[in-house]
Amino acid sequence: MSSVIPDTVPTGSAPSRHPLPAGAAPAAVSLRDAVASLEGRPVLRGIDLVVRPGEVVALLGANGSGKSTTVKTVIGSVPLERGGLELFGTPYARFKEWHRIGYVPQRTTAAGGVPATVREVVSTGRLPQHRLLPFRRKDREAVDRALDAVGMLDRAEDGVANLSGGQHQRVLIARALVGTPDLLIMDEPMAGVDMASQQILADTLRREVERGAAVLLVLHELGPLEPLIDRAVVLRDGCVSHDGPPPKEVGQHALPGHDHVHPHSDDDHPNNTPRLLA
Ligand SMILES: Nc1ncnc2c1ncn2[C@@H]1O[C@H](COP(=O)(O)OP(=O)(O)OP(=O)(O)O)[C@@H](O)[C@H]1O
Repeated sequence: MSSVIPDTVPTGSAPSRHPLPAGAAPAAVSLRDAVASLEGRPVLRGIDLVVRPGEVVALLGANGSGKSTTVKTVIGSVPLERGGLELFGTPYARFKEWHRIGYVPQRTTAAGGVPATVREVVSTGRLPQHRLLPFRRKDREAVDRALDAVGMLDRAEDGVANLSGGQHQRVLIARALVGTPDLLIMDEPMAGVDMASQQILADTLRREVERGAAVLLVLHELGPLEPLIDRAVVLRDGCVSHDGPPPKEVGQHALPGHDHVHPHSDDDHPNNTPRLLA
């Protein structure tokens, strides 16, 4: 398949479907000239990434291009060596409103061995809200709503170890939704998920966007999410090679010239996500 993605495109963020009036809320994510290394090896080489309120941005690129590392810099689990990060207009060093961010990590088997129920896992997503106080009715209701949104309410008391991969992914998404986040970050939420679950996820995301959440998605295939995507940022070798409308050919496949294999487990990564993974 030939590439429709130019090698070099100006990377200033493209116009959004949701243009903001002057004085409107600041960008949910503003990452500027981000440089980061993993184990001494440069991985991000000057990434610019802006996600505005109510906007859905897909982060695309071949295996190893730096997508997961980019979102990990956004949630603070990979430090920046150079560049700047603001979350909701606040410089990262001063940002404390982590309850405003829901994060779904790249598919991991870590929870598979945990003897917790679906409800317990989703409830951990409320921890930033109730700050170790006893769970109140509104917390329980929020957990029920999030489980219902992903079609898992009837499995609430089941152990997560007994779920399929797609169901497990839906539980992680419910955990991210349960705090009613203003920014949802999902790293390959569709990986290994059947079409029925993909449609449930797409419907869930649509409702989140309608209520005004900003969404940053790492994706290899746009699939049922395609109609929701406002803008695509394509990475190549740790640099942004495209920032604009989603390239059409990426609708169902990984980027041209690069086969995609299933994402590696986060277990392989020493820098997991301390702030957002309860
Ligand atoms: N913990 C780590 N230690 C060292 N190098 C790493 C680590 N995690 C990732 N890398 C390397 O950093 C580069 C970018 O990895 P990253 O996971 O960000 O890519 P990606 O675009 O998300 O890829 P994929 O589509 O395969 O998930 C790759 O070359 C990868 O081998």
